Amino acid sequence: MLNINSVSWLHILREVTTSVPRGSLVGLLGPNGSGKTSLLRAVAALVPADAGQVTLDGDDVARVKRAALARRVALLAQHAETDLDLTVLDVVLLGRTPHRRSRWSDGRDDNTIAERALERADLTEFAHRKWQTLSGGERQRAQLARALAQEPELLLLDEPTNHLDVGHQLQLLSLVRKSGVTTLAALHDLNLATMFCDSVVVLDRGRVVATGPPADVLTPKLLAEVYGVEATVHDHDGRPVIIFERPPT
Ligand SMILES: Nc1ncnc2c1ncn2[C@@H]1O[C@H](COP(=O)(O)OP(=O)(O)OP(=O)(O)O)[C@@H](O)[C@H]1O
Repeated sequence: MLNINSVSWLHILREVTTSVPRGSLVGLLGPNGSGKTSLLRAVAALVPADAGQVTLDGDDVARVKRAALARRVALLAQHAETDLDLTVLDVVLLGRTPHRRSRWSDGRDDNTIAERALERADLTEFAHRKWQTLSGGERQRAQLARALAQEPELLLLDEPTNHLDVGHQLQLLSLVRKSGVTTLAALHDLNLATMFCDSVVVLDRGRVVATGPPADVLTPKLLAEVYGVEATVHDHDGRPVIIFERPPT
């Protein structure tokens, strides 16, 4: 279970409080610049919160040693890139690095775990391709395979469906759900959020303005207030589907 308690950072995050129950997928929503990436970075202890606390299963992430945190938390950043001359399998194997250093290593074969992660991301045929030859969407899926190979307790995803065609968007979020890993995912596509997230947290100018099941939160009123858009919300077999209006010209 991830708990974020009244976290503030610079002028960017303002007393953010929310939680992600174990095994659930929570969508982190909000307009550009609302603080989604900053919050994910604060949760991963990449930036020190000025106030408040983030705990993972009761442990304050600011106090967990970096090597231990690397075994427990995987962050899939928005622009995860490398200039190194690596194959896709090499990149996915990087997910095993924190475990290799661990004296708790359980002796399982890292290659087998990485190959299984590639298979789950539908990338087996790319294992020996050079990273630089992959398309944007293939890189994104390979980065998710790296994160899954890490076998983290907590997965932090920053716009994971960027670059992906609709088929792979659905496949990636299905894969995240199926993995059963506790996940906080920044998403821009609100219809993907309603389809896959157990609950959503909406940020606006660094503050949480709404939280709860997507159907309760993503109302036309909230979409107008937070995103400044006109929209209608329709029920599709119990799942809300949002239709946006074209702005007046
Ligand atoms: N290190 C920093 N110093 C100063 N300002 C920053 C820093 N990092 C981010 N910001 C600013 O904080 C605000 C929130 O940025 P952040 O990247 O968290 O937003 P976001 O919700 O992820 O946006 P997007 O949807 O565009 O990716 C932005 O206005 C950004 O310019």
